[in-house]
Amino acid sequence: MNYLLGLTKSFRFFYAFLKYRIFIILGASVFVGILDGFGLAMIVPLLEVVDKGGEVEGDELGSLSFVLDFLRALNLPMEVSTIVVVLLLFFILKGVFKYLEGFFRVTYQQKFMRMIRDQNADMFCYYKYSDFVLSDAGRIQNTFSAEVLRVNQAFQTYFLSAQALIMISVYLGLAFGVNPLFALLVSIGGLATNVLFKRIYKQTKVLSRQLSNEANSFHGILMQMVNNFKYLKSTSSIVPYTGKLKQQIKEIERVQKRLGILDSILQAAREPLIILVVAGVIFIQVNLYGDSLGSIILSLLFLYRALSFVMAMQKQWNGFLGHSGALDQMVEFRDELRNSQESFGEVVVDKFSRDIELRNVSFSYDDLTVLKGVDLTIEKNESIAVVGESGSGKTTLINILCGLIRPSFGTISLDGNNYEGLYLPSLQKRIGYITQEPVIFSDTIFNNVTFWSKKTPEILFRFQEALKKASIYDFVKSLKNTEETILGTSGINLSGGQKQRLSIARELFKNVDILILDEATSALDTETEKEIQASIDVLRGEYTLIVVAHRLSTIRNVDRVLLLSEGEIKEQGTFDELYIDSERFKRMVSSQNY
Ligand SMILES: Nc1ncnc2c1ncn2[C@@H]1O[C@H](COP(=O)(O)OP(=O)(O)OP(=O)(O)O)[C@@H](O)[C@H]1O
Repeated sequence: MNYLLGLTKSFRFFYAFLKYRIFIILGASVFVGILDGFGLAMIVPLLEVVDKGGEVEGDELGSLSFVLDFLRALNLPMEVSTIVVVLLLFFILKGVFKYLEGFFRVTYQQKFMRMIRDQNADMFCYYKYSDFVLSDAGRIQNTFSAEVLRVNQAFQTYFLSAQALIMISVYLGLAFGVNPLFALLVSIGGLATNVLFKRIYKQTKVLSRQLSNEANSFHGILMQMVNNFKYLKSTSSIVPYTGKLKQQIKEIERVQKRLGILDSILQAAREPLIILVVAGVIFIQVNLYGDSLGSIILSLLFLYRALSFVMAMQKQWNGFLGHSGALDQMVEFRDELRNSQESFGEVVVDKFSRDIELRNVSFSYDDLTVLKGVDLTIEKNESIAVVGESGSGKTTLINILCGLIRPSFGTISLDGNNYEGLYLPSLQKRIGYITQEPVIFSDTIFNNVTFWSKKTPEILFRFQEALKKASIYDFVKSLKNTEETILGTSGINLSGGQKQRLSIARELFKNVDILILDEATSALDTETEKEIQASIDVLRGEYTLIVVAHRLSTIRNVDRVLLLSEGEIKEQGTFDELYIDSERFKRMVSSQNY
């Protein structure tokens, strides 16, 4: 029963991807089974002809005798050669369908894998930022890589198991036709062995789910180890952290070992049990019912075939259960992604021409109000600095401006169009964002800046212009491989200031209207500070510039400084105005020894 429930639940998942194709795979199996059965059935008349050297009666074939009737209707002589040719024909046809069965399974399995990967990538692309920040990065990584492979295994074992079930049904059907008693005994024998294995199946399923969870944790720890490598290394925390990783590896080993042991028990116990059933059936048929030799031989053939498929089905099904945890996790994860998809309006933004307006904007995380009644108009090409103590809501304000999160109350609009009605990706294309920790990909400088554009003369010109504007052109030219120099984990390392200027170049290359610069919180050295101030001064007036500033010296020349405190804009004005009018601002500046 559980088997059938498991079959249908997973069937729905596979069906959602492959639709009618599933029936092609399973249909081919039905033909394989039937042709094999017919082929085997031919052995009985063959023995009869050899034995009696004459006409064949075919009584032992039961309802399968129609095959012989058909041959007779064709006026074919009932000789050894005819029967051998027909037998051969059945097995050749079976071979063809066996090939088709494998061909379709493999083809659709690959298609299924591609679809699942593509869809996951698409859903991740439109994953709501607010939900993403609460998600488990290790789980995302694991589900997108290792778990997809386990789902692939689940697919394979599922279909091999379903194909085995079809073969069993076909043989049982044939067996019922030939000898109903035989079929009944096989069914009872098969069911009896299954009951014995039930506990093992259940345990396998539980362990499989556990394996997915352990793998999620492993990926989470590993990712954090990679991301925080510098810190862990420099503080020698890497040794205890590696211990944590090893502990997780041990957990995975433990679960996988238990899964392996259960499978070994299943494999070892299966054959003796099946032989017991076979022996029992032969004993009953010969001694109690005194069945004829032909009927028993055919029964035995079907019995042998059916039971070997029972064994195959048990093996594949247990394999499927071993991977079904991954399937469950994939279903859950995809449901979560689906429920966390962004929705957008339809108005496409081609350019930013007037202003961004926030009216009475508030934002809360559950009970925590982070922004309160923010009223703000940012004119095109205005340069604005947002300052305030840690936790005052600066990043939240930027996230709202970028359309990453939506205000809990109030409205935000661009050139008079409410964000709710905008196709936000088109707005986000107009925004350049230089994050606190500048984003550098492990690739060439050219690809880092142009985002893998083709190197045409026009693109190269734009690339160089962007480098010049971001004041990093001379540095790139001074490198041995110039713009082909590889950066990131597999290439050269840049200083903090260089990374930031390269990120600025990337955003300028994109030809954006709005530039957001989130300064690093860590104390910058005077040289980098000066470089950043220079960058800001160059970009001022040409772009709508929003700087989240921690080092106040860098924003000396912006048009307007907003002082955020506890989610409210408490003061605003030029740097000098605030320095005179605002005690709080003055204190902040003084504390930085400005
Ligand atoms: N996903 C979240 N869930 C719950 N609270 C959050 C979340 N993100 C931020 N907060 C809280 O919102 C408040 C404002 O955070 P925000 O990141 O906007 O501050 P900030 O001014 O940018 O701080 P910093 O200068 O330290 O980066 C903080 O109290 C923070 O703890």
